[in-house]
Amino acid sequence: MVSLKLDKVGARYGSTAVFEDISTGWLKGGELTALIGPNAAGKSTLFKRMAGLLAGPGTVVVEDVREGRRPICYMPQDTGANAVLTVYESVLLAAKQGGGWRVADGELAEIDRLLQALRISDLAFRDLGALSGGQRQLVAIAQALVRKPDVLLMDEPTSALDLFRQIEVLEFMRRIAESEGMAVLIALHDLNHALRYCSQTMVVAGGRLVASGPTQAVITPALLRDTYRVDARIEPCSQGRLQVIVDGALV
Ligand SMILES: Nc1ncnc2c1ncn2[C@@H]1O[C@H](COP(=O)(O)OP(=O)(O)OP(=O)(O)O)[C@@H](O)[C@H]1O
Repeated sequence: MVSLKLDKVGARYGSTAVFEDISTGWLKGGELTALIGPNAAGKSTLFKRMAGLLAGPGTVVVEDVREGRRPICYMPQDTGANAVLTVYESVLLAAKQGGGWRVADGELAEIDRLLQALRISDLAFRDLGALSGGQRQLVAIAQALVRKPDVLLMDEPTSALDLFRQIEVLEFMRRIAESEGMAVLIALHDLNHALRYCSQTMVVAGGRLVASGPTQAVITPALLRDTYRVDARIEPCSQGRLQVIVDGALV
C-alpha cells in the first residue's frame, strides 16, 4: 500500500515564503486526510508543492507506488474550462496524459464506469464550456480518478456542489480510497465534512503545520479559536456524529 510523508517541505513565490519546514508522519493508502486552514494559509500551494508543480526545499516521500499507478495527481480548485472538448473527450484525454494514444476497450469501460459512478453519464457528449460549476467539478473528479493515482490531492472538490452531491462525492471518495488503497488528501473549508469523512487531518496556518493527526483529536474548540478566530463547540448531534457549532467570530 502506498505511503507518503513530508520532510521539511517549504514553498515560496518569488521572495515570499508561504510555508516552511512542514514535516508529517506517514499517511497511508486507504484513508482520507483533510487539509484545513484559513484562506491564504497555503493549502493549494502545499498541494502544488507535493505534486511537483512548485519547487522548494525539503522532500515529499512517496513509497510503495503500485505498478501502473501514477504516484501523485493534483485536482485543482479552479476547474474553468477553456478547451473545446466534450466531457467524454476530456476524461479520455486525462486518461492518456503522458501515455501512448492507443485506447484499449478496458479504458473506455473504465471511463463509462466512472461517469456512471459520479452520475454524469448524461453529460458525456456535452461541451465542457456549457456545464455548470458543479457539473464541471464532477468532471474534474472523473479526470483525476481516471489517471489512477496512488496519491490524490483534491483541492476543495465539493465547493461548487449541492448538499446531496457533497455527501455523495465524499462517500464515494471514502469507498474508492479504501477499495483501491489510494491515499486521498482533500483541502476543505467545511470542518463537518472533515469530521465525518476524514480519519486524519492536517492544519496549515501562519506558514506552518500547526496540527496533524486523527481528525477528532485535531479539530478542537482551541484549534478553532486559535486558527480560525471563532468561538465554537464540537458536540454530538442526535445521531451521535460530532458537529462543529460556531457561536461567533472573535474580533
Ligand atoms: N502564483 C502565485 N504567485 C504569488 N503568490 C501566490 C500565488 N498563488 C498563491 N499565492 C499566495 O500564496 C498564499 C497561499 O495561497 P494558497 O492559494 O495556497 O492558499 P489556500 O490556503 O489554498 O487559500 P484558500 O483557502 O483561500 O483557497 C496566499 O497569500 C496567496 O496570495
